[in-house]
Amino acid sequence: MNPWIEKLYAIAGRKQRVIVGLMSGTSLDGLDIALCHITGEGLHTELSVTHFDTKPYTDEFRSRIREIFAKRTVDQQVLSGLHAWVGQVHGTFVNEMLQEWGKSPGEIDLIASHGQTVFHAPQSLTGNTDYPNSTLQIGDGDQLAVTTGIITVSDFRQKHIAAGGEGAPLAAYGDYLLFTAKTETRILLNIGGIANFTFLPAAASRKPCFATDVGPGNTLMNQYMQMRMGREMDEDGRLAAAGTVCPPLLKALLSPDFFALPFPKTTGPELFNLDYLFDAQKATGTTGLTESDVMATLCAFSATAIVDAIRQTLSEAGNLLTRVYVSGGGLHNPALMRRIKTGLGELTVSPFNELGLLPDAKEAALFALLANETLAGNAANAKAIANAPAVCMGKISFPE
Ligand SMILES: Nc1ncnc2c1ncn2[C@@H]1O[C@H](COP(=O)(O)OP(=O)(O)OP(=O)(O)O)[C@@H](O)[C@H]1O
Ligand SMILES: CC(=O)N[C@H]1[C@@H]2OC[C@@H](O2)[C@@H](O)[C@@H]1O[C@H](C)C(=O)O
Repeated sequence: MNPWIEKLYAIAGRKQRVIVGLMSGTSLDGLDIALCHITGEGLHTELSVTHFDTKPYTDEFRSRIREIFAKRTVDQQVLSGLHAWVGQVHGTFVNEMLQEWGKSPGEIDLIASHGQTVFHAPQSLTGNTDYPNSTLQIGDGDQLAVTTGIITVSDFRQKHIAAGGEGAPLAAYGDYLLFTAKTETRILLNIGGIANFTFLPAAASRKPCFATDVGPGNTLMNQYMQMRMGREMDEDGRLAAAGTVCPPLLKALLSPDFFALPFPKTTGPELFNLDYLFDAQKATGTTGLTESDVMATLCAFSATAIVDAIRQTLSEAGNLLTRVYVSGGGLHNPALMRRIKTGLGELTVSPFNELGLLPDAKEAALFALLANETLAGNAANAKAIANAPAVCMGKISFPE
């Protein structure tokens, strides 16, 4: 037998596994690396993140990805090169991080790698039913396995699509297994480039667990800051807080078809980009707004889309007493959080770390958990999640 298959078989048969989860989000700030100790599987999973850090990307890395990111037309030679190169960079980051943490590759059972999303194309975006839903994450798993010497599970979203989903949000799988509570209905809201949430009902709900994207989180604010101010983000929401919301522009931003689609749905910067903003400004005669007024309106746009989606879900579920737990970089933007808290009024809004996991580590840990399910779990562990295929996800790469 191939010794790596023998090794994989042994890892799958153990009660506890050590898995390094990797996530590279749309904000391109860096590679999130979470060293996870996972015991059991399914609803009996226990996950502990013993080490977490983000390896920051260089400006060169960011500009190489932006050459193809969310673009319909790209240079295929660049795309092909980036797929291999990002895998190598991520592998090198893992090696460096393990060394910093005083860990050897031999102590790690698996790497679970999300890769870098460069295009997300559900049919709701393309309007073209000749092709299925599709999504593309680069950073080849074979490169990671060869660079690190560690068995790597990668490219998780493809199985979700093959089984009828849109490839996202995958957070539902981890959220359901780790954070379901019998006595508390929970919304786990993640505000990354795109905002998404998982609805986790307590026993008495009319609506089952599900997860959905809701619209932009930080992506439009970031893109505008990069283009107009030469900055990666609006630090602490200062520019947005200094401006005034423009109601006609806000209304136009909230009007496109995406917001009328039923849950669950997914999206990305392929829709929510600067053209989207400029079209809305032209349509409302608001092209002359100051930068701070545009930022205030974009901030209100993200907050309103989030609040409306949560309120709609809770009204459909019978207005259960619910607590909202927030993760993702948007948590660090006070202007955005103020608007969300005001909009959610009576609901308690708490940082996600109150559930015992570092918010910034949540997504990297999710992929470790998904790899754990692929090796040791059962696809049926996910069957209670609505509109999400009950499948085990990811492709397995050996170092040799
Ligand atoms: N202090 C801060 N002030 C304002 N915004 C902040 C702050 N810290 C983080 N952010 C926002 O959070 C973003 C990073 O969030 P996060 O790392 O969750 O995104 P991501 O994982 O790349 O996105 P996604 O989940 O969509 O893939 C930053 O680009 C910025 O917009
Ligand atoms: C295609 C893709 O990469 N989608 C991401 C993105 O970032 C946030 C939101 O859009 C979410 O749907 C998803 O990531 C998380 C980890 C998910 O699948 O749950």
